[in-house]
Amino acid sequence: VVTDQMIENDAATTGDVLSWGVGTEGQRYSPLKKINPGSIGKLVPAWSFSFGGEKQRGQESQPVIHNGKMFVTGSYSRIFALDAKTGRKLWKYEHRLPDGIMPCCDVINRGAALYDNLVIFMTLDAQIVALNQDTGDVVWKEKIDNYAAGYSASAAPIIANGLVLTGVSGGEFGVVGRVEARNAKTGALVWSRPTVEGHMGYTYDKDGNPKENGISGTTNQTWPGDLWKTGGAATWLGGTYDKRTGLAYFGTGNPAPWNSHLRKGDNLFSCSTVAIDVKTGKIVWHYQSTPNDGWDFDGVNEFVTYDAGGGKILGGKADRNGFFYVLDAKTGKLENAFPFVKKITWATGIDLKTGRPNFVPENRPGDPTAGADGKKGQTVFSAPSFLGGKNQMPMAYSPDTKLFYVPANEWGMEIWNEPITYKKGAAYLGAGFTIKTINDDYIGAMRAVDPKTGKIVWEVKNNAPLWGGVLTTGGGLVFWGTPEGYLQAADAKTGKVVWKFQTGSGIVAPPVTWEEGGEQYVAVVSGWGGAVPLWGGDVAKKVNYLEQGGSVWVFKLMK
Ligand SMILES: O=C(O)c1cc(C(=O)O)c2c(n1)C(=O)C(=O)c1cc(C(=O)O)[nH]c1-2
Ligand SMILES: [Ca+2]
Repeated sequence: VVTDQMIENDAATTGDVLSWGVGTEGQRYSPLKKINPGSIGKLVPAWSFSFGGEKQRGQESQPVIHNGKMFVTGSYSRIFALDAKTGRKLWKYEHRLPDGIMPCCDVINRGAALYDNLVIFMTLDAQIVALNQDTGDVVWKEKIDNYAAGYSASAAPIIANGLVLTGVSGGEFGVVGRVEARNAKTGALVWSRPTVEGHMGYTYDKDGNPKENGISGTTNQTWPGDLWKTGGAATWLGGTYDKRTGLAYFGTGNPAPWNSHLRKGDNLFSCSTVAIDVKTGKIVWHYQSTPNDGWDFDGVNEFVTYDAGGGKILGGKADRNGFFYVLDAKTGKLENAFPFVKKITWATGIDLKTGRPNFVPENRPGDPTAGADGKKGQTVFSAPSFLGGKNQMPMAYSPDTKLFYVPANEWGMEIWNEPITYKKGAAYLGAGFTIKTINDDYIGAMRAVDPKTGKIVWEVKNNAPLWGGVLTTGGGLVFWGTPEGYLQAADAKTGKVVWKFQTGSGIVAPPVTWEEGGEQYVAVVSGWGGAVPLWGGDVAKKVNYLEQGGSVWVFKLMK
């Protein structure tokens, strides 16, 4: 069985991968070194498993591995248990999704959490299901929220202190973002913490009776009128947890609607990192990267904590808005901020004293009520595009090189605002957009970023936008997948690509590594999809030769 202690040591133990993030801190670093720049020429497929059926949509799942079994989710809220050595299927569970679910950005799932003898994952109709690891039988199942009101769930849960922590999706439908903690063994709700200022948090007694647990923020001062009631700030990517601070870190998405002129003010806690004490369910600190977001710079990106020496624990976040932030993980104090993409139009930089961006007011999309016909505000060109300098694909941090490996994208958009009113279960944007390329030869760039200096130490350009996560190892390698279908590896110090393998469909998922029987394995899920083919417009056409798929590939060194 998987214990809290095992989860807390996940990053250091090499025989298993228990959490999304390869350790709840989210570093995606494994100390394993058998596979390294010298040996990687012998890295070959060990097995591959097809998810089958017609349900081949975006495959963003990070596998988890325990006790010789791999648990991997597929699109359409499916999960498979496989023999980690041979790929033999042990069981599968297909959640029955109702008609009328409203995921904004493809029929995806990012993975499962392990606890006790359970494997726990969320479904697109906003439910959470815990299955017996050996049999696939449902042990508990809970409804998170109402899919007909626009709630969904795409993230992998994480475990902290016996609690399973989850977020919600639905920022494009005016849901209210929140983080919830449940007893991981029973599914019973323990606390719920909304991420829109003005909403009450709750703790629950063992009979499930709610008790008020303080309002999020003081009042709803940073929202005009009633807009906070449908304010978005969805916690859709999931979180990280650092046992040394006792805090769970969740990024929050865009405020709703996108049209920022309707909600003058900072709109807390949208586009922020919130640090929540897992014992009390209270927000201990927050840092907002894009106050009064007007571009869908949904600041949901993962906050990855690391040891900075001298007892200091810092966290890094590559925000969708194009800036990389370094914060004190205990206090939220801003230590550094710098761009990790080359073109940023909406701000000239981040003021390290106030923590606020220096906005370029003329590059905010215009107010429709000020437009000639009162229907369409002034269109502006903006970089990054709303798909972000980085999106759902998690980065990695190496304690060896002390570098972050960030899957970045260089692109822009034309964006304009339109009038909109909230209607339950309907898209709530009040904006239109057209994605634009900036460079002829690339959109994606894997970048090694020094959090101290803000320097990009190396980069590997990629024609299509990068949409897959990253893994780095003690063997001095960085692994990532490309939409063109390659799983590839570069030397962590130099960025020299030393290996690649064509998986047969685009990769939009993060790789993992573990060892069993003295051999090191690497796995990645392949299957093109996610937001780019849906929302990328002409950019998506540029990569429309990519085929959909759904399989997991596992590699090891040839003997
Ligand atoms: O605000 C939200 O609730 C929300 C949810 C999700 C999601 O759950 O996948 C995405 C987004 N926003 C989003 O803005 C976005 O660009 C996006 C890309 C993807 C993806 O998996 O490719 N999901 C989402
Ligand atoms: Ca969003």
